[in-house]
Amino acid sequence: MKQTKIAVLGAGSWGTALANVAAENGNQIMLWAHRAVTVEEINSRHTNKQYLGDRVLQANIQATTDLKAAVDGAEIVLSVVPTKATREVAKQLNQALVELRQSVIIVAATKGLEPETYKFASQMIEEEVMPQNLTGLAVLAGPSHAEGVIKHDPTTVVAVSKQLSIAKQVQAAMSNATFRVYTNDDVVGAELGGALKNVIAIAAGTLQSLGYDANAKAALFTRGLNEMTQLGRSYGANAMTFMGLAGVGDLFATATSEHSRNFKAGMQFGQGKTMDEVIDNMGMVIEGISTTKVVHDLAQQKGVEMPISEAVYQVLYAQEDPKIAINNLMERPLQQEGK
Ligand SMILES: NC(=O)C1=CN([C@@H]2O[C@H](COP(=O)(O)OP(=O)(O)OC[C@H]3O[C@@H](n4cnc5c(N)ncnc54)[C@H](O)[C@@H]3O)[C@@H](O)[C@H]2O)C=CC1
Ligand SMILES: O=C(CO)COP(=O)(O)O
Repeated sequence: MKQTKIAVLGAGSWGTALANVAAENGNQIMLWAHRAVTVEEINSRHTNKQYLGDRVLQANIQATTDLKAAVDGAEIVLSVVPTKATREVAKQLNQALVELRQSVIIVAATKGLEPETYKFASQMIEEEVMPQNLTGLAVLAGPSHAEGVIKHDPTTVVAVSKQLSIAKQVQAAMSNATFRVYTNDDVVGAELGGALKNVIAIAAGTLQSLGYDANAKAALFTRGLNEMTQLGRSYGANAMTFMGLAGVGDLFATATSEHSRNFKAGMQFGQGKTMDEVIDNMGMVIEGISTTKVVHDLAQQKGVEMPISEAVYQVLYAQEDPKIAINNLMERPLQQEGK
C-alpha cells in the first residue's frame, strides 16, 4: 500500500481513533493536539486515556502542539475538532499552509453546523483555506464510534467529495480489513445526515430513560429519518444519501449505542438533568445540543416540518417535560405517510 503523510487535527476520541486507523495502514501520521499533556501522553505512553481509556495506540503516531509542524509535508489533513473550533482551526491551518507554500486534501470528520451561520464543517474550511492551499475537499461520514473503531469492530464509513478522485484517495489511505470506506459525491447530504442524526439520538436516549420500548424507538427512527430527509431535500441533497451510511446507518449507530454522547445526553435530559449538568457530566463534545437549536431555526427558515427535532428543542431549550413533548407529537393532526 502507498504510504501517505497524513496530519490529524484534534486529539479527542475521533481524531485519535482516525489517526490510529491511518497509522495501522502504514501511513506516516502527525496528530495535532492543542494541549501539551495530551501530546506528552501519546508520544511517551501511546495512550489517550481521557478519551480512549487503556487502548494502546500505534507507535508510529507522532503528536505535536505545533500545527505547522503537524501539516508540514502532509498530503491529507483530517480536521477532527468539534464544530465550534472548526473555523478557528481552519484559519490556523491556512496560515500554516501559506507559510509552508503547501497544498493539501482536507477531510472534515466533524458532525455539526456552525450556530451563527448554519454552515457545515466543509463550508467553513472552504471559506478559511485559500484555494491555492486546497488540493481537494472531502467529508468523512457514517456510523463510526471511536470506541468501536479502536477495538477493530467491523466499521463502514463514507468518504464524500464533489471530486470522486479526492474521495478515492481518502478511501485508499484509510481503508483496511476492519475499516471499510465507501465513496459518495453528495457532500451536503452526508454532512446534514451526520449533524441531524445527533438530534434524533438525543430523543432516543430520552425515550430509553423513560422506559419506552421497541414501538416507540421504531417510530422515532422512521419518522426521524423522514424529517432528516425532508430537510435534505430542501438543500438539494440526494434522498438516497439518507438511506445510506451517512443517514440511516449513522442514525442507527448513534441512537442505539451507549457509546454515543448524544444518546447518553438524551438519557440525562429524560432524567430531568439541566443542560449545564448534562454538559458537565459528559466532558466530551455533545454536538446535538447546539445542532438542535440550528435545526429549529433552519426548519422555520426553509419551511420544513421537523416535529421530532422541534420536540427535542422544546425539551432542551424551553424545559418542556419530555412526556408532554411526546404526547404532543402523538396528537398532531393525522397524516398520510410518504408525503
Ligand atoms: N467520537 C466519535 O466516535 C465520533 C465523533 N465524530 C465527530 O468528530 C468531532 C470531534 O469529536 P470527538 O473527537 O468525539 O470530540 P471529543 O470531545 O472527544 O474531543 C474534542 C477534541 O477537540 C479538542 N478541542 C476542543 N476545542 C478546541 C480548539 N478550540 N482547538 C483545538 N482543539 C480543540 C479537545 O481538546 C479534544 O481533544 C465532532 O464533531 C463529532 O461529532 C464523528 C464520528 C465519530
Ligand atoms: O457520530 C458518531 C458515530 O458515528 C458519534 O456520535 P456521538 O457524538 O453521539 O458519540
